[in-house]
Amino acid sequence: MQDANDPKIIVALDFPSENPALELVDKLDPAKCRLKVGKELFTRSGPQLVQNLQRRGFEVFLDLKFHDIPNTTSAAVAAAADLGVWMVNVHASGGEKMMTACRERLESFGADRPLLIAVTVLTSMSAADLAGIGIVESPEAHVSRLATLTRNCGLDGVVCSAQEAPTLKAEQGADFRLVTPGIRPLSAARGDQQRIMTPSDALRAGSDYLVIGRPITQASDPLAALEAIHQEVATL
Ligand SMILES: O=c1ccn([C@@H]2O[C@H](COP(=O)(O)O)[C@@H](O)[C@H]2O)c(=O)[nH]1
Repeated sequence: MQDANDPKIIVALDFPSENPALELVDKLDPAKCRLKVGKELFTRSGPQLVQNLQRRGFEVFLDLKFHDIPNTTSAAVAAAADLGVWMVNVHASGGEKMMTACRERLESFGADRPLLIAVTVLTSMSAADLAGIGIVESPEAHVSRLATLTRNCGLDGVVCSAQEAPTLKAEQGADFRLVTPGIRPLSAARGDQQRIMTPSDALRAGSDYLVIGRPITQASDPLAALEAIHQEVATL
């Protein structure tokens, strides 16, 4: 499963500032993982940090989950493309016009454009959480609905739970990328994640990329934790 041209593990750099993030990054190998920069680190350290990671040879998933009117969101994904990130995302619940505007805006970047994916249902949400915001269908059914909308808008894939991966691969096809957070090795704490799966089960289920944060970043030995995950999936 290890392909140096397409590493499947994306380490979520959920750190409060650049220094602890770089302390870990400097021990990582860009042939073995990609990096995800999310809201906390980007708000602290901004585009310069992203460029710093890219200079170190890493491809970056800019996980800012844009959700706004089409004009604003499409301008934001274009700004991400200008940064040269590998992947950027929006919320699928922003709807057809918003996602289509984003996809069209990225066309001018040609082959160098980032992958554009959409968040379906956050992996921290259960059926009860969905009901709390007025969505009465199951997480799996709602994820499927949003994934179909996302594919129809021409995006490259979705963020979902690995639990939904078998259904989505069957419904949306092999080329539609499934990016799955909520990954928990058996020994790791669940934390606030609801719809979880182990790394090996997630890949078997059809996940294309595994987003893994705290099981690595908050481990007493982050490198050993990452290596254990590599070992777990090596035989797949
Ligand atoms: O549905 C989603 C979308 C994004 N995330 C992000 O992934 C990581 C997961 O970190 P862990 O520490 O492994 O839980 C985090 O940056 C989230 O913002 C998600 O978890 N679920």
